[in-house]
Amino acid sequence: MIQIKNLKKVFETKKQKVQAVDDVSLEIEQGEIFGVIGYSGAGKSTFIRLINRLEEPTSGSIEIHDKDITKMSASELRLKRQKIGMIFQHFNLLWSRTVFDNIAFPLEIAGAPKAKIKEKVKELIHLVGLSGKESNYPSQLSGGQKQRVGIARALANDPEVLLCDEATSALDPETTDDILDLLVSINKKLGLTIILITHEMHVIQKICHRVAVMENGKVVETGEVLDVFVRPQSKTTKRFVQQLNPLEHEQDKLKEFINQHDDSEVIKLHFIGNNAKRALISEIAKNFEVEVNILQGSIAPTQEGSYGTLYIQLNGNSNVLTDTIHYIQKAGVEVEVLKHA
Ligand SMILES: Nc1ncnc2c1ncn2[C@@H]1O[C@H](COP(=O)(O)OP(=O)(O)OP(=O)(O)O)[C@@H](O)[C@H]1O
Repeated sequence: MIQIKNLKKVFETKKQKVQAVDDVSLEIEQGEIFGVIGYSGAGKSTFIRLINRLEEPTSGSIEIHDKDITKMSASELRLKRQKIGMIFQHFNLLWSRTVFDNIAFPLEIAGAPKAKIKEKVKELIHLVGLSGKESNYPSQLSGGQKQRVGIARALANDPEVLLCDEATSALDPETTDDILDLLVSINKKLGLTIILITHEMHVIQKICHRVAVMENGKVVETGEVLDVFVRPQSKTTKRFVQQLNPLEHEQDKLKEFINQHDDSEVIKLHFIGNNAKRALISEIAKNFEVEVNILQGSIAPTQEGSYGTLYIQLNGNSNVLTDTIHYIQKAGVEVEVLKHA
């Protein structure tokens, strides 16, 4: 487990003091993928760089497996860092070294014997899907392949945790998805704890188990990804969730449509987890004397199941409408009445 308590970082320049990380406390479980999301300047990069002390904290503690890294001496920290892998937005590869030699580099620094290095690098190249590219130089690789080298290099010393600093921000959407899939498969295969920072909700949705939302150096919201999606609390979180649901931008058109049909009930359904797989609309149509008109719908898969929203219009006798809504609620689907009949 990683336990972060009251972590603070103040940058002092001649002109001003910036509180980049402001009293952050978080617990990250062994084997989870934990995402930190925030807009530019929120303090994400500073936060992740504090975890391996690339930035020195102003105050607070960071315990990784019960060892507080903020209290470690330089030599202890050097050893500990071998167990904290990190990947970067711009890959940070050594351009004069081949793929093989880039991945071998941290093993050489750790003083591993040549035969062990050869065996480990081969294994890692296979793991990240770069077989056949051993002798290529970074300049001969695509962005996605470069990040695969970055990931293999970060895993060379069997880390306890992998830190990802905007690892997919320089990649196109398709390559981003490939790299995210690779991170999920590594997390599952190796049980590796992953902490990532991003400004894209898509990244959180696709791979994270839990998320923290940062704003002005503070964590303003944290929780399971599905919960945060369904019930975002802060204004910032709501804006991030909207990024994912293009329908939220269509609300004005929907409202206009609803107001034109003032004799019907309009409801919004939130399907969570396995409920999203249920053929609820056809059940309603079969069981109740109501007419169902589907207005809009969307579904977003997450690591903990899917989250879907569906806007429907119901026409029928008011008692039947009440029974229908109770039936939907009993099925575990959340109902928001947008307009009464
Ligand atoms: N070395 C530094 N010296 C002074 N101020 C800094 C330094 N590094 C970061 N800051 C300031 O700290 C705040 C948080 O920056 P940080 O880079 O951590 O945010 P971020 O959420 O990662 O944003 P971005 O995605 O734009 O990098 C900003 O106001 C930034 O200007």
